Amino acid sequence: MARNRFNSGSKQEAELPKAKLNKETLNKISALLKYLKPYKGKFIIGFVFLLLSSLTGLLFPGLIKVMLEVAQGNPAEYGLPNSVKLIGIIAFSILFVQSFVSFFRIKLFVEVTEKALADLRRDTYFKMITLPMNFFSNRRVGELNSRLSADLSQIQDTITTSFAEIIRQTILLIGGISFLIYTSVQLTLFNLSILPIIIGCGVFFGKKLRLISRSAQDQLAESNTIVEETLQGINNVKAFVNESYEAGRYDKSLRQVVKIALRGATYRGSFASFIIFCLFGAILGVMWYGAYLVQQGSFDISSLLAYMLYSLFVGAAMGTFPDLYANIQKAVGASERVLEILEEKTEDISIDPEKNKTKHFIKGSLSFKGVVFAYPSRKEITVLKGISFDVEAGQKVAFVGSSGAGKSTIAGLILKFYDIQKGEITFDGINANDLALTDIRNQIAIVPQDVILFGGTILENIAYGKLNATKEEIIKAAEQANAHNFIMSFPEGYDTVVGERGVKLSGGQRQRIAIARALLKDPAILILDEATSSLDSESERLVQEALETLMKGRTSIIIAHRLSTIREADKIIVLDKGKIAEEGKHSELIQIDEGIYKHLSNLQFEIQST
Ligand SMILES: Nc1ncnc2c1ncn2[C@@H]1O[C@H](COP(=O)(O)OP(=O)(O)OP(=O)(O)O)[C@@H](O)[C@H]1O
Repeated sequence: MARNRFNSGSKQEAELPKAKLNKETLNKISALLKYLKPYKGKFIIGFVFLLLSSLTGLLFPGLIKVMLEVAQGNPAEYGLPNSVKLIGIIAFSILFVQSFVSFFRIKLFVEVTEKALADLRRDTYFKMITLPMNFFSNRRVGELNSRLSADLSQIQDTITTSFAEIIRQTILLIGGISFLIYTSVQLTLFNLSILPIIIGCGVFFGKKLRLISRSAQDQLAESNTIVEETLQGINNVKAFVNESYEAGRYDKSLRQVVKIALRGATYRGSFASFIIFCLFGAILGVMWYGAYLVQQGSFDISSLLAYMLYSLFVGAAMGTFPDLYANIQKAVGASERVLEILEEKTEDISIDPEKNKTKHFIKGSLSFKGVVFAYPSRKEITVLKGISFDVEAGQKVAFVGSSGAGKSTIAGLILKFYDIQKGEITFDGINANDLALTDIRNQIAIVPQDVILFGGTILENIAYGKLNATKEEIIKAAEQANAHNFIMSFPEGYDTVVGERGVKLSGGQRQRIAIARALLKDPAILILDEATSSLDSESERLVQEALETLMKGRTSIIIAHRLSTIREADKIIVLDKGKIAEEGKHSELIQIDEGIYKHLSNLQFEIQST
C-alpha cells in the first residue's frame, strides 16, 4: 500500500498510462530486448543467482521444522543430521549463500539495466533529434522529454526490480503452496476457503484507493501548475500587485487537494482495519484449526510452525502481485511509446560525424521555382502559393512583407526543414532533393531572430558553428563579429558561462555571438532573420557592422523587419499572403505607386520621425 501516497506529488508515476498485456504488445516490445543482448552473459548469471536466492528462501521453514523435531527427540528427516547444532549451522550457511547471491544478483541486474538503458536513451535521443521538423511541431517539448526521463526510467525500474520480484514471488508462491499442500492438505483447504473473500475485498478497496489517489495527484499537479505559472510570470504578478490573488488561487487549489486526500483517508483507514482483521484473523484461524488438529493427534507443532511460515510466504507473494502487474503494464506502455520514436523515419543524418561531412560544395546560387508549400501539421493552409525567385552566388536578397506572409517559411525551406509539395528548390542549379541533406545544411548558416545560447561557456557557444575550431579561430571570429571586446570585459573572458545557469547576455550581445558562430562556419549561404525588437543605436551599429563583415562574399538571404537595413540589397522581394507581390531594388520599389514596399517604407519612416 506504500504506493498510494496521497500528497506525494509523484505526478510522473501517476501519469504513465498502462498498456494492455497481450501477445501482440509483448511481441512488439520484445524489439527492445536487443538492448540487453550485449550484456547477455551478466544477465544470465544474475538470473541464475535470482533463482538460487529464491529457491534457498523456501528451505528455511522446512529446516526450522526439522530442527524443532530433532529438539523434541524425533529423528531428522530429509537426510539432515540428528543435531540441532548442525542443522543451525546448515541454516546459517544457506542464509549466508542467499545473502551473498542476492548481493551479486542486484549488482548484476543494476549494471545490465543501467548500461542497456543508457544505450537505449542514447539511441532514442539521437533518433529524436534527427526526426524531421514536422515531428516537433506536433508535440510538446515536455512530452518528448518525458519519453526520455519518465518512460525510460519506468522500463529500467521494471527490469531491475519488478522483473526480479515477479520471478522471486512466483517461485515463493508456487513453492510455498506446494509445501503447504505437502504439510497439510486439510489446513490448505481451510486456508483457501477464506482466501477469495480477502482477495475480493482487497481488489475493491485497492481500485477505490487508486482512483482517489489519482485524482489527488491530478489536483496536486494542478496546484503545482499555478506555482509554475506564477513564478514564470513573476514580473507580471508583481507589476499588477496580484500577489494576494495568486496566493488565493493556490490556497483554493490546495484545499481541494486536502479534501480529496481526506476522502481517501476514509477508504485507507477502513482498508487498513479490514486487512489487519483479515490478516490476523487468517493467522488466528489457521492456528486455531491447526491446534485442533494437533490436539486430535493428526498434526504436530513443528509442522504447524512450518505451515505458518509457508503461508506467510504465500500471503506476501500474493500481496505484491497487483503492484507488480501494474508496474509491468506501465513499462509495456512506456516501451510502446519509446518504440514509436525508434520506429519513426528520421532525416538522413548519421551519428558518425565523418559521414556528415560535405561531399558536394556549392557556390551559393539559389532558386525557387513555383514552390507551393503547406506545413504538414496544417495541410489545409497553403503558406507559399507558387514562389519563384533566383539568387546569384554572392548576392544580397531581402524578403519583406507583413507578419505571417511566409518569410521565415522560405528560410526553413532553404534549410530543407520540410519537403515542398510542388515546384523545385535548387542550389547551383541542382535540385535540393538530389543533394545530401548534410551538404545543404553544412553550407548554410542562420543568424536567427532570437538567439538561444546553450548552457556552457561563450567559447563553446561560438564553437557550435565549427566543433573542431581552434581557440585562435574562435577569437578571430569573435573579433570580426564585434564580440571580442564585450567578452573580454567579463572576468572570465571566453570561459564565462552563459545560458540558463550563467551570465545573461543582452539581445545585441547574443546576436554577435550568433554572428561569430556563423563566421566560424564560413557558409556559402547565409540566412539572417533580423531581430524584430530594436537594439539601442550603439548596439545596432556594432551588430550591423558585424553583419556586413559576415555577408561579405556570400549569398545572403535577409528576412528584414526594418527596411533601413536593406537599402543596399541587390534585390528586395515583397511577399504578400504567400505570393511575391513586388521584386526589385529599393530605388525601383519605392517608385511603385500604391505598392506594398512603398507603403511599408512610408509607415516606418513615419514611425521613425515621430
Ligand atoms: N510550424 C508551423 N506549423 C504550421 N504553420 C506554421 C508554422 N510556422 C508558421 N506557420 C504559418 O505559416 C504562415 C507563415 O508564417 P511565417 O513564419 O513564414 O511568416 P513570416 O512572414 O516569417 O512572419 P513574421 O514576420 O511574423 O515572422 C503563418 O500563417 C503561420 O501561422
